Amino acid sequence: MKGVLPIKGASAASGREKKAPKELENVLNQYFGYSGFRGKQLEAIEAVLSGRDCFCLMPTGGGKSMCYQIPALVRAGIVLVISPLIALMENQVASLKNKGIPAEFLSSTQTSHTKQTIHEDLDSGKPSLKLLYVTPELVVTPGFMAKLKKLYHRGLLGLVAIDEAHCISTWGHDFRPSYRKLSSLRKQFPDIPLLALTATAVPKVQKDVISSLCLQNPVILRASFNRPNIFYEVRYKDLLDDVYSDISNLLKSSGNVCSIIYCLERAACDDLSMHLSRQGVSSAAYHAGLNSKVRSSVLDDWLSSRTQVVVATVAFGMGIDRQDVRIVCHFNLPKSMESFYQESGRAGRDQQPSRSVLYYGLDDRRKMEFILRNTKTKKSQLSSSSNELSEKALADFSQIVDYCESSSCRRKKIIESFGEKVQPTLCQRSCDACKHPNLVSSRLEELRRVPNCRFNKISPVFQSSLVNPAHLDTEFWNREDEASISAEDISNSDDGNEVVSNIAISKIPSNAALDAKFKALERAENAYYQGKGQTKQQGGLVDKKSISQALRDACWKRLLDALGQAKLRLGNLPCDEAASATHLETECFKKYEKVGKTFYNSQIAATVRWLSSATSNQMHDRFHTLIDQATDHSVSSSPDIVPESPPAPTEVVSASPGETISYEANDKPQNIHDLEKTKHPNESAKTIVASAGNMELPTIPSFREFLSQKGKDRAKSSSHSNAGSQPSGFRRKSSGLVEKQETSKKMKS
Ligand SMILES: Nc1ncnc2c1ncn2[C@@H]1O[C@H](COP(=O)(O)OP(=O)(O)OP(=O)(O)O)[C@@H](O)[C@H]1O
Ligand SMILES: [Mg+2]
Repeated sequence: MKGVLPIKGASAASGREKKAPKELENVLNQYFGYSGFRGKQLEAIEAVLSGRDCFCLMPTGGGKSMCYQIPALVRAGIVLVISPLIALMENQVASLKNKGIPAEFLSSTQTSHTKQTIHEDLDSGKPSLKLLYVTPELVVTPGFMAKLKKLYHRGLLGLVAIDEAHCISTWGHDFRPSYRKLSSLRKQFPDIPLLALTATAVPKVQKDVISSLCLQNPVILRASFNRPNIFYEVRYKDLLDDVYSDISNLLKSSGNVCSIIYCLERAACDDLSMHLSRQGVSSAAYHAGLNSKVRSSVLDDWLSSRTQVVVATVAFGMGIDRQDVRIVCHFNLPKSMESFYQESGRAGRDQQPSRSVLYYGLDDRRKMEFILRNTKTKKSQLSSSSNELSEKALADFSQIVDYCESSSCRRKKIIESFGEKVQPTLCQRSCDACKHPNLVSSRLEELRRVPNCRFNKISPVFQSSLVNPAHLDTEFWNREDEASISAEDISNSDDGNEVVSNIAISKIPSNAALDAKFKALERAENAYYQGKGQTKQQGGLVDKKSISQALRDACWKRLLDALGQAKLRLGNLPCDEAASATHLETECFKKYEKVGKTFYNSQIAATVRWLSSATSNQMHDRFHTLIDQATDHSVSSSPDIVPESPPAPTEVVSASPGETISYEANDKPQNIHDLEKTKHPNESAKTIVASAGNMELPTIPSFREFLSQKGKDRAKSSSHSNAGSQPSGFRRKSSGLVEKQETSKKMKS
C-alpha cells in the first residue's frame, strides 16, 4: 500500500494527512503571495498528498513547480526534485531561499563545502531541507541512491517530483537517456508518491512517460494547452525585403520590450544580434559556442533588463524563467510543434498579452528537412530503427510547416497537435490567420509564386546527402548523447548541445574517420550538382576542401562586421578594424589552409564569437603585433605576423553542402589577396591603419538580394572557370584603403 508524506516526527509511511483546499491556499498565499491555485495545481497537490502517483500536464508557465513546492511546505520530510538543467535548479532554489524556504540543489558547480553541508544535513536524521533539487544523472549514482534509501528508511523522503518528465521519452522532443534510469525509482521507493510534470507531451509521449516511470494507478491531470495571452503570427521571409530590418522594426515598434529570438545556427545569432545592436536594439547573442562565463553574463543582463533581447539557439532553453517576455521570435523554423510550443511558451508567463512571431523561409525549411532526414544519433540505437525516427522527425516537422503554410487558425493548429479538441470560438482573433484572414491568404498565394517555391517538395540536396547533421553548427537536437559522459558533468554544462558537439569532437577517432566525413560531405555536394546536371566548375568538381577566394572575402567581411560590433560594445578598438580583420582572417587561413574549409569556417565562427565577448585587454593582447607595428615607424610591417595562440576555441563542425556565407553577394569586400598584395613589405602598418580609418562598413544584403545573388553566382560558376580565384568584383572605393595603398605604392615607385 502506498503511504503518505512524512508527518513531522513520524514515518513517511505512517498514514495520510488530508489538507483542506483553504489551508493549502493559505500556504500558497503566505509563501508566494498568490491568491488562488491555477489550472490543475490544487488537484495535483491533493493527489500527491494523498499518496497517489500523479502525471501532470500543464502548459508552459502554468505553475507546475507549485505542485511539489506546496507539498514540501505542508508536510514533513524532503521533496526530491529531479530537474534536467542546473540553470533551472539554480533559479528555483534561489527564489525559494528568497522566500525563506529551505531548498538546495546538488551539483558539481557548487563548492565542496556547500556540498558537504548539504550532505551533513541529509545525514543528520533531522534534515532542515524541504526541497532538494538534483539532476537525473546524480540521482541514479550508487552513492546518492544509497543516501536516498537511508532517508527513505528513516521516513524522511516525502515525494519525488520529476520535472520536464517528457525527457524520459524517446518520442519526446527533449529526450535525455539519463531520464530512462529513473524507471527504478518506483521499485526503490515503493510507497513514496511520484509526480511527473511536463508541459509538452503528445498522447503517445504521455503514455510513454507514465509507463517508463512505472507510475502506479496515477492521477492523470491535463490542463489545456491553450495560451490565450499569446498572439500567434507567421511572417514569410521570402516575401520580405530584409528580414533583419523587419525584426528590428518589430522590436523597436514594440518599444524594445523583453524578447527572445531563436535561431538555428550560432553564427546567425551573432550576426542578427550585431545587426540589432546597430539598429539601437539592446541585444546579445547566446549559444553553446560562448563560454559559460559569457553565457551567464548574457543571461544575468537579460534577467535584470540590462539587455532586452537575447538572440539565441535552443541552448537558451528550459528553465528560463522571466515572467515578462513580451515577444518570442523564431528566426528559423523549429524542428517540431512541441519545440515551437515550448519555445514560444516562454512569452507571457505573467499571463499578460504577448506575441509569438515565426519567420518562415523556404530555404530554412529545406535545411531543416535535410538535417532531420540525416540525423543519426543515440536515439536511433535505442529505438527500433533510425529510418523510423527520421520519418517521425520529418512527420513532426511537417506539422510546423503546415502551421506556417496554412491559412487556418494558428492557435487551433498548435492545440490540436497535442491531441486536444478545440472549440471553434477559442481563438477570438488572437492569431494573424483569424485576425487578418485575407492578408494571410494573399501572402501564401504570393509565397507560392516565389521562384523555386516547393511547397511539399524536398530538395534533392537534402535527400542525397550523407552528412551527419550533428556536425552542423546548429543546436536543435536532443540532449541525448550525454549518457556516455560522467554523471554530473552533463548537467553542469547546462547545455546538452554543447556536450553533443564536444562528443562529436571526441568521437572523431582518427584522420581516417575525419576524411570519411569530409568525403561524405563531398559526395553530398557532388550528388547535388550532378543531380542538377551541372559541374560546379569547368573541368569537373573542384576540391571541396579548398578555401575559395570568395569564401575568404566573405569571412573577412564577417570578421570586419564583428569588429565593428566589438567597437560599438567597447567604445573603441586598440587598432584599425580593416587591418585587424585581415590579420584575423589570415590567421585562420594559415592555420587551416591545408586542412580545408570546414575547419577554416569553424575557426572564423569561433573568432567571431570571441570578438563578441572579448574585453579591451584581450583585444589588446591579441592585436599587440598590429599595434606595435602601427606605432613603430621604423619596423617594417609584415601582414603575415600571427599572434601565438588565438584564444578562440577550435570547433569541429562542418558546413552543409552548398552552404555559402551570407555575404557572398554583390557587396563582397576587397579580395583578401589584393589586400595582402597591396601591403608592401616596406610599408608600415600604420599607413594601412590610417588609410583604412575612414572605411565604411558594407551593408548587409537583404534576404532576397542574397538569394538572387546566390542564384546568379551558381549560374556564373557553372559557366566560368575557376571563378573563385578571380579577384572579386567589389572594390571598396569609399574605403580609401585600396586607393591609398595604391597611391602609396605610386609615391614609392
Ligand atoms: N497559483 C498561481 N498564481 C499566480 N502565479 C503563479 C501561480 N502558480 C505559479 N505561479 C507563477 O507562475 C510562474 C510560472 O511557474 P512555473 O515556473 O512553475 O511554471 P511551469 O509550469 O513549471 O512552466 P515551464 O513549463 O515553462 O517550466 C512562476 O513565476 C510562478 O511563481
Ligand atoms: Mg517548470
